[in-house]
Amino acid sequence: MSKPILQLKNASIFQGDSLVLSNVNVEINKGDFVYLIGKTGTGKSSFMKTLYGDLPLTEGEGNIVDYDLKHLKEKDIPFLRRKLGVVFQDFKLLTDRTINDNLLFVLKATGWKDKTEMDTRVEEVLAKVDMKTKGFKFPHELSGGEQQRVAIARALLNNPELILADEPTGNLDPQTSVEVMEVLQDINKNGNTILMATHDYALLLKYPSKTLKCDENAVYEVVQRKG
Ligand SMILES: Nc1ncnc2c1ncn2[C@@H]1O[C@H](COP(=O)(O)OP(=O)(O)OP(=O)(O)O)[C@@H](O)[C@H]1O
Repeated sequence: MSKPILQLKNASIFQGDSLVLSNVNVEINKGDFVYLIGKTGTGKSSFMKTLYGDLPLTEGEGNIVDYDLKHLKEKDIPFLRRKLGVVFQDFKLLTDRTINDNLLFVLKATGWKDKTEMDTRVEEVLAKVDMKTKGFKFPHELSGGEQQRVAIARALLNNPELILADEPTGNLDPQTSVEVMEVLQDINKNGNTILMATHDYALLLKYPSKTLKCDENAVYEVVQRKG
């Protein structure tokens, strides 16, 4: 049995001095697709932030893509983030440049040098999200769903071991949410591990998978009832 990609043991998650989640025990293995659900304010984003090093883990143990979260140093964070692909609700594309340039910017920032290799990689990830023909466009020329697909492509650039998606469909209408979800499902079927925070129950019902719930300062696995 290989080592989990993510393991938290008796972890507590804080925002400043206030305890958001306590005694968190979670394990995610390679190839999993896991939902993180819970009402607004229950700690989903705080949980995600702890995983990508935006909030420190001060209590309990945490290991993610071979990084020890408890002993994570400031200088480790860019390297941790290269092994993670993070997708946000509001896409976070750079508005002053084209899609291709958005992706090339990330490749350069993460140490890629060879122009041909970079162009090939950009084409590959755009193809994965069915956006290969739109690379010359600016973000504002794309629909919300298309922008989110580009954000997923960007997350895939460095072959991440785990994709963290925080409310990726939060700004999208139901039909577009399904389209973005189909992309995430495809990527998962091709071997990528995904943790997705959402409060879109329609998606959960349509694409059932392992589900963790944040409630009353705790995280626990819920068993989905069959309709
Ligand atoms: N930057 C911050 N500073 C202090 N407290 C914060 C901060 N961000 C969130 N909190 C608090 O931490 C708790 C958990 O918030 P969090 O954003 O993690 O919840 P969430 O489940 O992601 O909510 P939503 O679905 O609305 O995004 C809330 O009580 C919130 O008020």
